[in-house]
Amino acid sequence: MSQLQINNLYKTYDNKTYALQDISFKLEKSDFIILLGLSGSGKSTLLRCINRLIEPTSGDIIYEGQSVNKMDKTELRLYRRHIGMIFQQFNLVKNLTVLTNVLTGRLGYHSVISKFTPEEIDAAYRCLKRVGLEEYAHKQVRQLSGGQQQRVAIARALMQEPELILADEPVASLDPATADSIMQYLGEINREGVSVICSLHFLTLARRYGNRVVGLKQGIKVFEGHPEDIDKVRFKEIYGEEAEEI
Ligand SMILES: Nc1ncnc2c1ncn2[C@@H]1O[C@H](COP(=O)(O)OP(=O)(O)OP(=O)(O)O)[C@@H](O)[C@H]1O
Repeated sequence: MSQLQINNLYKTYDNKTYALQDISFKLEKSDFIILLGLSGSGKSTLLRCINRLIEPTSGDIIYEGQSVNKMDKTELRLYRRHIGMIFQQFNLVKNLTVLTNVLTGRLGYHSVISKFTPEEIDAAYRCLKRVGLEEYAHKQVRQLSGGQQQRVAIARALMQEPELILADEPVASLDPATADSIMQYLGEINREGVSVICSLHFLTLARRYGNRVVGLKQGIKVFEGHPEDIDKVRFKEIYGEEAEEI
């Protein structure tokens, strides 16, 4: 059984924007799938449908054999516990400390608002250590650089003990060297057994980190395969005739 199966997924906004059209693919455990495509091709919509931040118009999302579309509130909460989300703009609470932000990754495990346990606080320090930020635990997030903030977001996702990380353009706001270091952290986490689906604009990073690529163009899947199979022709199918690889 695949970890995740997307079957004939459609998302139409306002009855007129066909953001996703008949998208199907499978994610096996420990896959690192890169979603590639131009701005507006549907990458964010697809990632958000997977954890139902956006309701798909039709189609099925099957996680470990269970239909995500049919989950009730409680089932959805349990499912989302194991799905870490990383965003382009980091989505941290900037006037709270790094440690508090990391601990919020644990909220899905609290049935009522209760204090974090000493074990959870220890775990948060360990997650920060993983991304080299343990010394920043008591700083406010706003004092950190973009790359450091994205590392906090990764630590927060790790706090969930995720089985799958959905990363939506995690490096789009970062310089190339910082972008590469963020992708290295995701690569390490993936090698430890966490599956990743990550949207990117650039093929270079897709080639370096992905084991599979799903290419989207105007909401349609135009490529699925190994990164090394993206030749000049395939590249133009994803990015358009005028595009050149940089
Ligand atoms: N809430 C919304 N309401 C209406 N249309 C939307 C909404 N969100 C996205 N769209 C449209 O759906 C299409 C796909 O957008 P989406 O954000 O999924 O693409 P993307 O590949 O993630 O782009 P980017 O790289 O710029 O984030 C676009 O045409 C976009 O304008």
